[in-house]
Amino acid sequence: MTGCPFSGRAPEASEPATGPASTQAPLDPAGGERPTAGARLSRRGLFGIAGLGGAAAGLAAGFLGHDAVAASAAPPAADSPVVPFHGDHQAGITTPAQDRLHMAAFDVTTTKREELIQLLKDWTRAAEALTEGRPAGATGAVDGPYGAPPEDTGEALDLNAGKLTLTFGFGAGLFEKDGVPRFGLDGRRPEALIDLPHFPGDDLDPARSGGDLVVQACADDPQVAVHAIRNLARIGFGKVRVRWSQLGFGRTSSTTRAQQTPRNLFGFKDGTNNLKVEDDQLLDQHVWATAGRPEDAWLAGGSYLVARRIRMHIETWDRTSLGEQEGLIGRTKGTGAPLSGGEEFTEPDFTRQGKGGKPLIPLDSHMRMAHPSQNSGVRMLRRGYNYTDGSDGVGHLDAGLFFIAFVTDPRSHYVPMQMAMAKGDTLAVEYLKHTGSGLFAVPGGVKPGGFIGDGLFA
Ligand SMILES: C=CC1=C(C)c2cc3[nH]c(cc4nc(cc5[nH]c(cc1n2)c(C)c5CCC(=O)O)C(CCC(=O)O)=C4C)c(C)c3C=C
Ligand SMILES: [Fe+2]
Repeated sequence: MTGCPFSGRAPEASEPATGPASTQAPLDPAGGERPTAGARLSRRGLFGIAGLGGAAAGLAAGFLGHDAVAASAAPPAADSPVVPFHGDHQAGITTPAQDRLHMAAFDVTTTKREELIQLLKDWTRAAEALTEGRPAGATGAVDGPYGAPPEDTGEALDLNAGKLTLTFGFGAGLFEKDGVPRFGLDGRRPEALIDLPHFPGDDLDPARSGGDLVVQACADDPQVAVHAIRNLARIGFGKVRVRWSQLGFGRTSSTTRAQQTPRNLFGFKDGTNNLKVEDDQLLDQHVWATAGRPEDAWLAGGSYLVARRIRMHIETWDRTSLGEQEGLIGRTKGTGAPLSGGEEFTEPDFTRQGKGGKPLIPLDSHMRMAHPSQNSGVRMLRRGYNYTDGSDGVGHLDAGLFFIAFVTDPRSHYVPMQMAMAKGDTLAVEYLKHTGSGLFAVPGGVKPGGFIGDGLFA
């Protein structure tokens, strides 16, 4: 597509900053780097070039879509801030977990199938642009008609793509409400898309639970993730309404062995024994959904996303001794090694005993209860984030972990483990409270020219 105004990814992706010192990236207070002058070419500059190429304001959305397809054809360079949107699987599952999250669930308010399909097409075109660091819409934030609201909200104009991934999922409510099928999807609700049972200790807020559609936006810059959700919500005006949304600020998992294991708000390494992109056979077994019935073919390459907002009683935790903390988790706080000995990645030895014949890894420890050996061999790909949402009005931070896991089937890979933990994991029983919940079927990846979940509507 040489010569095509939108061809290739945003120019900043592989270009080092070459401008004068004043244009070099100052440090972002969040620890990342602010975009370079080159990066600034991205959303605004790229669009300007498109205008010069004869595709000025009023450029047909169809052309933009075509071009986005072409733009995605060339894989980005290794140091690129772009994570490809198209593929066999949606990005945002096994792609390296970024530092920031904005997840939003939507209720679909339109009752018309064509409007839902159009929304999914519009979201796809916008996702193709946003994940490449381009603005939403044909005319972006500042190049549209002066007398109309801009198509993009503009707060990401000077930022690069920030490794943005957008992952879309369908909740049970998309298929039926109160037993009545919706959008002509009779009989299409996958059997594994269950209504999650009530778990002991659950204190779920309906306003933080459920949703017909979900969008997980992950990026290395919070403004990029928030911008993406905001613009998708804006595109959906009149068809969908935000039901809940959640910000997350520090990943609590690694999804590749190249990443360092991060820490959760209990101060422990989290994600040590997570499934990772390198475990391809295990991913087939435990993460990718199997399209059991012919009508579930749209789930091939997809997964199920479990989201749980888990409040952590951090004030109580902070008054708990180090020894007790380690016993509750089953690992050391410093290195993350199992209490049976070794290093972070040493396999735990659950038979090893200490003083008085007591197991070194306590029977009620979180790690033991979550280990595949205690759960019929099941594993999951965790992709959660820390969160703090202000305070609770009685002197405590409302802080915790926004748990996200991708599993092949929640009936075998989530419910039994959660049930066992809710009953017997002392960490879960005494220090955690689940306040929000969602389960979504995640369609396979979008092919160039296709749209999110297109197989479901074929
Ligand atoms: C139902 C699934 C799980 C929930 C809910 C959950 C909540 C939760 N976990 C931690 C902290 C840690 N979890 C760790 C390991 C771990 N946790 C789960 C599942 C759930 N966690 C699994 C499957 C595993 C892996 C077990 C294994 O195979 O060894 C760890 C240890 C380090 C690691 O391997 O990641 C920590 C620490 C918190 C704080 C939390 C809720 C707030
Ligand atoms: Fe855990």
